[in-house]
Amino acid sequence: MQTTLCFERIFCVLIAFLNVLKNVLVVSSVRSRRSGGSIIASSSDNTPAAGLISSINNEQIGKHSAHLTDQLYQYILQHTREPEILQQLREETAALPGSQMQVSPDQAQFLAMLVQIMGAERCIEVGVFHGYSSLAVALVLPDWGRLVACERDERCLDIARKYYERAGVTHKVDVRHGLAMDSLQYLLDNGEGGSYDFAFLDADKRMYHQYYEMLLQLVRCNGLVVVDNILWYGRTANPLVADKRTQSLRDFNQFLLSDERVCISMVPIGDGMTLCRKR
Ligand SMILES: C[S@@+](CC[C@H](N)C(=O)[O-])C[C@H]1O[C@@H](n2cnc3c(N)ncnc32)[C@H](O)[C@@H]1O
Repeated sequence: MQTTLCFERIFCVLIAFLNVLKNVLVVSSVRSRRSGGSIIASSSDNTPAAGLISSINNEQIGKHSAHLTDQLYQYILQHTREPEILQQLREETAALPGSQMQVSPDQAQFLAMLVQIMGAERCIEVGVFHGYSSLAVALVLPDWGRLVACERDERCLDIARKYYERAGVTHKVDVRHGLAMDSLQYLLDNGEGGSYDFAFLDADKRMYHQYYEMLLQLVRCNGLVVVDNILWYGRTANPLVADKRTQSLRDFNQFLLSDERVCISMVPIGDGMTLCRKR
C-alpha cells in the first residue's frame, strides 16, 4: 500500500515537472521565433516610400503573437508595407543590443494606421528606444502634427534623432529626455490635459498603470491609449509564471477589463496590444 502511494507521489511530481518544463519551452519558443526581412519592392502608398518585406531570414524582428506559426507570420510580413527609412533603422538596430524591444513592422504599420484613421495631430509615446515606432507615427502625422517622444536613455535618442532627421520629421517630434513620469507630469502641469489624440505606451512594464493614468488624463475624449506587450510572450496568460513584471502586466490587464472610463480591445499583434479608447 505504502509502495503504491509512493509511486503515485513520484508520478504526480513527474507530471508537474513536465508541465512546468512544457510551459517554459512554450515561452522560450515564442521568444526565439525571431524573424526579419528585406525589402524587395517599393509601392506607392499614403505612407512614405513603403516597401514589402520578403522573407524571414534574420534576427531583426523580435515578436509575434504566440498563436501564429512562423509560416503565417512570414506571410503577414510579406504583406506588410515598411517605409524604407524604417527598414534602415530596423537593420541598424538589429546589430545592437535590445533590438527585440522595438515593435515589429506589422505593429508599426498598425500604429500608423490607427493614427491616420483618427486623423491624430497630437501624439505621445512613452518608451522610444531607437525610434522605430515613433518614426512610424511621425511619418504619417500631418506637417503641423506633434509627437511627444519620452525616453530616458540619451544614447537611444541619438539614434532616434538621426532617423527623424533623415526622414525629415524632426520638426514633428518633441523629444523629452528623462524619466517618462516627469515628462508626462510636465505636460499635465502645463495644462495639456485632454489635448492629445493618441498615446503609445511601451516603457518599463511595472510602471504601466501609473503611465496609463497620466496618459488617460492627457488624451481627449475618444482619444486612444495603445498599450504594448500585454501578452508578454504568453507569460501573462500562463498562471505558472509569476515574476514581478508578468504579475504587474497581468494585474494591469485585469484592471483594464473593468475600467469604465475606456472601451478596450486586446489585439494579438506583435506581443499583444490593448487599445483603450477614452469615453
Ligand atoms: C520597449 S522599448 C521601446 C521601443 C519603441 N517603442 C519601439 O518600438 O521602437 C522601451 C524603452 O523605454 C525606455 N524606458 C524605460 N523606462 C523608462 C522611463 N522610466 N522613462 C523613460 N523611458 C523609459 C527604455 O530606455 C527603452 O528604450
